[in-house]
Amino acid sequence: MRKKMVAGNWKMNLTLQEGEQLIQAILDAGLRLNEKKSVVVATPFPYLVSAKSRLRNYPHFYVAAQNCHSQASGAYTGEVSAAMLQSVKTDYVILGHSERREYFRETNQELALKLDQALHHGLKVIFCCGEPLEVRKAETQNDYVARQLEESLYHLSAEQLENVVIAYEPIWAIGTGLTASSAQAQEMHAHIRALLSSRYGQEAADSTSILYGGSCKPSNAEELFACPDVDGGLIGGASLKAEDFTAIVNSLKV
Ligand SMILES: O=C[C@H](O)COP(=O)(O)O
Repeated sequence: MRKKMVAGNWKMNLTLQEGEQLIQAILDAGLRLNEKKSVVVATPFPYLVSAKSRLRNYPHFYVAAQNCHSQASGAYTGEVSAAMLQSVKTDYVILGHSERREYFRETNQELALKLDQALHHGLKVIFCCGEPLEVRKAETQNDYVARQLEESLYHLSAEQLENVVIAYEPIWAIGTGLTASSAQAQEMHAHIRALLSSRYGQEAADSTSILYGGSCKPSNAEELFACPDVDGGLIGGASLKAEDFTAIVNSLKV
């Protein structure tokens, strides 16, 4: 079943106390969630246990990490494995965010290994893809995103794909205030769904959730979420303010 979702990616922001207050404020907003509409909070690693504990009695709220390592364990100082995330009951992990691709040189091939680790350890994955500005200007974004999916995702089985959510994030729209128009978002989301259909079949493609990310805010969320192939959002800056985040969640109709 294709599900709708709004995921807040806190990135490297907030102290533990600020994060706990934010979660409480989100809970106090009384969001109406169900099996078809969920909320994910992607906290920094040190806050995962606290976030999971606070959300324990709230159905359809999930916790995500923002990365995991491509190897199972070993001498990788400072890193966190998928098994560790599983052991603290993390629900999702974001993989392939453009900031990790850019600042930490993560390649499509390395991300394929990270996907394997995460899925093997029972995590669901929010897999990010999206093109930089120069690619959009050259109008080659469809090929660029196709390659990201081919090289990182296509080795997965259809069963494994059921545990993957895709997030399309045009890099030129992240944290810039520039949003993809709803037409641009719909066009790319339909393209991604068509790619999934040719690899996995129409049923699997139709069951996969595809989120939009990039300067999504209360003022544009409703229009973006109204696109037939946009199943929700991956929210950065606006996820740090309970009022904005909950307004975005309320813009998502099921
Ligand atoms: O993970 C979230 C995205 O990078 C979007 O960030 P933003 O909403 O601040 O543009």
